[in-house]
Amino acid sequence: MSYRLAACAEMLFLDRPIVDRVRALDERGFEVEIWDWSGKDLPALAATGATFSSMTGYLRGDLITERGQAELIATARDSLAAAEVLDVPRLNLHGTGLGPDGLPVTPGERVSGGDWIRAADTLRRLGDLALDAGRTFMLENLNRAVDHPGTPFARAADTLELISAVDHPGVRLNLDLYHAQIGEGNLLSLVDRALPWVGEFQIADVPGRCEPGTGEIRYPAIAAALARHGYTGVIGLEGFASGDPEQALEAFREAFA
Ligand SMILES: O=C(O)C(=O)CO
Repeated sequence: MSYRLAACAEMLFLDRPIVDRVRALDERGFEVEIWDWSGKDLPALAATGATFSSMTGYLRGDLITERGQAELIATARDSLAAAEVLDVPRLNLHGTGLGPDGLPVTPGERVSGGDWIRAADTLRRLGDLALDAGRTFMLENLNRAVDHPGTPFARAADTLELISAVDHPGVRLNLDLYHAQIGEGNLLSLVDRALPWVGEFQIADVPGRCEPGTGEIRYPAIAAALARHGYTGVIGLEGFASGDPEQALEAFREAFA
């Protein structure tokens, strides 16, 4: 195995405070994903000595509307400052596009030309900011059927198309295979197509969003494909434990052994 494993501190060991969850994952040898950094004690998180894999890269805004774009860029700057405290390399823009007033696209519709151009422009500006700070923004595919009804750019295929059109080294895909399985399936082919643009992978099984082996995805086959491609980046368990979190982490490790 040449890739690195991370786990999400927002979904595991939930009976403990966040700093203890981060410490627990670090002690077990995982890099750590967190979500919204605002309201968290960043110095205390940094003092755990954990290696952070990713965190949320914005608080408000969207890729398309004029006001949303300005808000997104402003809060992305704040997120980059927070990322520096924790030395988080990748910042996630999951759900971006859902501005405070909703979006000028209806679910299931393709983004129209003008919106598409503005989204690409926002992403290029974010990419410049990220590179200046030595970090990367990632756009994440989500699923609309279960977790995120109405989210634009939700499909991995569309997200990938946007990211490859933007073609900026500061903007990459956070390919979440849990979301992709619900929305699109055909995961091995998706992995092949997406790899040049991937910032990291996130995984969980379907249904239930728990550790590998609890559902329908054959993660060992995905691990074999990634190994064949020589992928050396991060694979993050962004999922719940179906029971004991220690066993969930072990199942994750075994699936990607
Ligand atoms: O909000 C979600 O469902 C995510 O996958 C965040 O990364």
